[in-house]
Amino acid sequence: MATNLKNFMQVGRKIVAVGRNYRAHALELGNQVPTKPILFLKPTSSYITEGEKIKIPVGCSSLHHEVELGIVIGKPGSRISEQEAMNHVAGYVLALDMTARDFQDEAKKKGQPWSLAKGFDTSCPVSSFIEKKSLTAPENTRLWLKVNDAIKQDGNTKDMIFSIPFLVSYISTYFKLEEGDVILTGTPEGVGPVCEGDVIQAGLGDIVSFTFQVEKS
Ligand SMILES: O=C(O)/C=C/C(=O)CC(=O)C(=O)O
Ligand SMILES: [Mg+2]
Repeated sequence: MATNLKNFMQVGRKIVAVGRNYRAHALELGNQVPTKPILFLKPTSSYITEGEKIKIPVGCSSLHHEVELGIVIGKPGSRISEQEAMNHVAGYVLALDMTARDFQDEAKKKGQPWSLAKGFDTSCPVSSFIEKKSLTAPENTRLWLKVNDAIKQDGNTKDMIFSIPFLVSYISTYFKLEEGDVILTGTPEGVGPVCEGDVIQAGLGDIVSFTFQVEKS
């Protein structure tokens, strides 16, 4: 197990994101509640950290915020059992899965992939690495997000449909998980648009919070 993943963004090889993992969020966008995890990938070039800005992608007229708990993998593995799953987790990260909702809606209508909607540069703002021991109840932790000081998302990871051990096990059945990989576990309800000049603040319980500003590309 890796002991220092402060630089998970450099060693990480992939970001695996889970969609519609909160019932209320699936329903707010008019989707069915999934019976198995919906997965998509974001490139590591989408990472930014505090001090950098979220850039509205060219041609996007509806950029949405999604606050999420990220799991940082510390020990590689394939076909990891649910019982073993937590031994592969090194820690956590607070993340935003910024989404060009208009691009995604168009892709959904045409049956196309979500890569552009979810993977553009700056679409994955992250906090610093949170040691596993610092987050004692990852599956019962508040996740909140404000835009210009107004609360927009206020959820709890206890409402995830698929648990952390299940997600690690399920994902590793298909994708080998490697040290530094990040799993975004889905967003609670309350997603919505942001515009140029907006300031997004988000937090994970009282463990970590961050602030990002939105600007044009
Ligand atoms: O199906 C949709 O309309 C949208 C789904 C998402 O964007 C899924 C997520 O990224 C999520 O639930 O966090
Ligand atoms: Mg998401």
